[in-house]
Amino acid sequence: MPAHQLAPDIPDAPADVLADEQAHLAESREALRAMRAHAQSLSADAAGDWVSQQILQGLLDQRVAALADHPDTPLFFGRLDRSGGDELPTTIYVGRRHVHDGTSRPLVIDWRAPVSRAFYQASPAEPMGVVRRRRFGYHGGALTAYEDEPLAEGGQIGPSRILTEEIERPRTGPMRDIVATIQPDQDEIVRSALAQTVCVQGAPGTGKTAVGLHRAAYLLFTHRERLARSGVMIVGPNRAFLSYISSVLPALGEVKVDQTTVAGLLGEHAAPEDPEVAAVKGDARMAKVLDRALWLHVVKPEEGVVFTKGAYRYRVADHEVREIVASLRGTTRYAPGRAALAQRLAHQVLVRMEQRGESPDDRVQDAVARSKPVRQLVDAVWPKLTPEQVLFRLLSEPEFLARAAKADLSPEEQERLLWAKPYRSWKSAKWSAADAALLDELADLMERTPSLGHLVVDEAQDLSEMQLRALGRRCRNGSATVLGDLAQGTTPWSATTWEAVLTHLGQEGEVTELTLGFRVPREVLDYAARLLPSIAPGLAAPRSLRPGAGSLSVRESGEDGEDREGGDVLAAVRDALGREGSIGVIAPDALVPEVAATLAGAGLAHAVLSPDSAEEHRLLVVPATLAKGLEYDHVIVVEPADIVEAEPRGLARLYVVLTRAVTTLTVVHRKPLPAQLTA
Ligand SMILES: Nc1ncnc2c1ncn2[C@@H]1O[C@H](COP(=O)(O)OP(=O)(O)OP(=O)(O)O)[C@@H](O)[C@H]1O
Repeated sequence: MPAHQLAPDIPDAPADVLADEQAHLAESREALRAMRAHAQSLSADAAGDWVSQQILQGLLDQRVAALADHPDTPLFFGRLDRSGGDELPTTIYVGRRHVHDGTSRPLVIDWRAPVSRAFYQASPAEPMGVVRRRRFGYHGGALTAYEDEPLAEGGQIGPSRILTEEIERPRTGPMRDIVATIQPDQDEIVRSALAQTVCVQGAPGTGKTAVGLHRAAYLLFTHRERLARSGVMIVGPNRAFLSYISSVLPALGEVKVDQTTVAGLLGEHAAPEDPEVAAVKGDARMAKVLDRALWLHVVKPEEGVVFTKGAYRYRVADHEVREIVASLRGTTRYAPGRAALAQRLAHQVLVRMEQRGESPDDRVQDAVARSKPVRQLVDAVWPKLTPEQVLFRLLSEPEFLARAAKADLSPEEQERLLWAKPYRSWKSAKWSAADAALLDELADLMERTPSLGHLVVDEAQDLSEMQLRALGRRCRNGSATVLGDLAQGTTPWSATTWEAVLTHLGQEGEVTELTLGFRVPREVLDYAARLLPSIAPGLAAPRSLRPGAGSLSVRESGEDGEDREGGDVLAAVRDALGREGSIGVIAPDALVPEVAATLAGAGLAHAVLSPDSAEEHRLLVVPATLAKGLEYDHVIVVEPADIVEAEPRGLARLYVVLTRAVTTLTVVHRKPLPAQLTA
């Protein structure tokens, strides 16, 4: 039954309940308009100077923008009738934002407020002071239905139709927020304390990404001032994924959250690299190697400094310089250590000036620190360096690498690290994605990387230990939400335990699990789960909320050539076009041009998803390596055997690809399917 035809579920509900609720919606909308008009009428002129005026105007503009009413987005989606006993109203409406009337009476309460928690958590077993929970159904922006759950009478409540319809809704366009239907176990994660790092293991479609985004929104609401200063960032696997999730936080009123990729954060280096080399570079042992490599540049001073002023010469003896260097080494980061060395040498010169009866001030000390003899000594003993210079030496000079690596890397590993064809200089070197994390580690050894207040890391199972360290630096004074699925690890260095991920991230946190799938129909999930014993034997088979009978079809095109397979893909696409919702044709990367050509040849308009693009088209051709995190109503997977063959963890890639479907999955193949799927 569509939502707008839902009947009231309580037998004695007055017929005009819906009309009353619609009136409350109209009143709330009007009140929001008034709040916005009031914000617009405020002037920044009250601020004293021009700069303060600009800052205040910026804040007022933000406030006005945040108070915009989006007619298609329900202003509230739930109502709680409470038994009272506290200072809060007995009836509250739960919505995306707070709305109050001219007398400050709350008409809608933000879903993130403490009192709204009961909307998500209350049950007949634990009613949390709620007598009745009401869920609203919308059609466009119009309130068209409601559904009641009595909580004070014990017993059980059946499944919510409004929730089921939301989950069954066909997917089109980018990801949407789930504020109206967050489940109790998801809500626990969303509302965990700011100081707490949470790590969520979850099968495909259990809502990990959704939960991470809502947690960011929750934390920003609850700790607005603190996080406005320190910042919240979302890190996802690629730009296509970021574009898919990009509208969730703005829809929740949060526009100031950076959403980026690891490459966006560490540098867009992408020189091709043998995965075996990348695996050594991604190993946490590299941290020690880099530390030694950097500090090997600080050499034992053999000479002192002579500073001449007028007729006088002030000398700091070599053994004194050695003492200063020794006392600084290991106690500061590299760059401040270098600055401190110059200052300490200058200080020694000043002491001698004072002994001679002069009274030099701070300016003299700075001048001495910047003088030529001091600079020359500092450059010789503690040279100015960039991360690129250090890594360049490490990857091109075998002896230097051996001194830095000591026993931490085997001779074979060292051999692997060295560039087969060294570059002429660090300036012309082409860095790989794995190098980016090494450069970042070196940068942090030189100068402390600032920390954010909270970091959400999605698809974290794919990150190398060195990448995790790089992300860990960015939340070392804050906390993190770490999301992923060990079964979906597709890099050679994919994590095998979450404890290890947290260790490299430098965070102590709890690992929790989400087990109920909201995306993939049961039949499809069971099919994909046949791969689990081979890719993640420790994980339990995922469960799906959606039965989806008839959602799976596997078509073999036989040995008689590609034409038949192309024909099968076309037939599946045409089938899907006749139904509602988005269509993703997921093909091995190497077959993408061929599949696109087949569609074009048949006159079927489509787009091809690329790593940097925000392609929006109902029919998309998706390279297998870009499918992670995405979903389509109808998924057509082309030639699974080639997907498996294409990379070392190809079976895990296939698992990712098979779990993108919301409504139907069609597998089209000519080559035999991987044995695990047919078992
Ligand atoms: N409580 C919920 N109510 C309605 N829809 C939900 C809920 N939780 C998740 N979903 C929907 O289920 C789908 C899958 O969610 P999401 O992409 O967050 O899962 P995931 O665990 O990150 O999946 P994957 O591991 O495949 O990346 C999305 O369409 C999301 O909106």
